[in-house]
Amino acid sequence: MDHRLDVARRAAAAGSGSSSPGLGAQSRRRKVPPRPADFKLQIIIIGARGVGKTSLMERFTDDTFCEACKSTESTSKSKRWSLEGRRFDYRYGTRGTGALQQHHICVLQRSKGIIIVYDITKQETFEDLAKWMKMIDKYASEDAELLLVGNKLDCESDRVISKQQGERFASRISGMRFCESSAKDNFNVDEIFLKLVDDIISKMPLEMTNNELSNSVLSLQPEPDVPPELPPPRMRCC
Ligand SMILES: Nc1nc2c(ncn2[C@@H]2O[C@H](COP(=O)(O)OP(=O)(O)OP(=O)(O)O)[C@@H](O)[C@H]2O)c(=O)[nH]1
Repeated sequence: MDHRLDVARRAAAAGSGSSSPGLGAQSRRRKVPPRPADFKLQIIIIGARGVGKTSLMERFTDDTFCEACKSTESTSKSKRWSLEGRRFDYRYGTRGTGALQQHHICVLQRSKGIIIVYDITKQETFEDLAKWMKMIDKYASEDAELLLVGNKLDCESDRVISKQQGERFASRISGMRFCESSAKDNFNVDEIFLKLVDDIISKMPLEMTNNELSNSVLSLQPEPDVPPELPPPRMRCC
């Protein structure tokens, strides 16, 4: 395993399970606020309704799973961990669809990592990928790391999208990685997030990691379940 990923995983396991970093018993006694994070990276998760975007994030941040959750309207979480001596804040929030379409496009434009999720038991969520890719082509940075995730691997008996189909889809897109996961069984969830961040960081020029990224945060922003209507390109970003 990649050394940095291993470090990140151990750090995450050791102290970052809370959705509210700094609220544990130990930090309540603390007089000074925790040191700010060192990195600012935006990552988004996109995919059709009900594929498990929120579940994957909740598994990663809180190690929880909600069996019968409602469609996400609005929520936010965060997770903190250290990697090679640098501190990271993972933050994410979900918003209702519709009203924030421009916001979503801005997030897409700023994102250094994009996780595209489908449900291995639902054909239409796989077919939706083409629409999401169109949006990525149009708005995302060319440097953004792409990761395709086939979720709900625990539902193997209901599978309609084979692993090979997922692999084939990813192999047609330059630089796109692929994996399958289960938010329910906590399979490959940490790997999704930590490997993506590791890939992003390993591509960064050294001077950027040392200077431009100081005092900032890494945020994780899930996206709406329906690809928004595409507004004219090059709209000014928020
Ligand atoms: N069996 C199984 N169910 C899952 C898994 N991940 C999510 N689910 C279920 O799928 C449903 C939808 O999960 P969400 O995490 O809300 O999906 P979402 O993509 O955020 O959905 P929207 O907010 O509607 O876009 C919930 O009932 C989850 O319990 C998984 O890995 N396995």
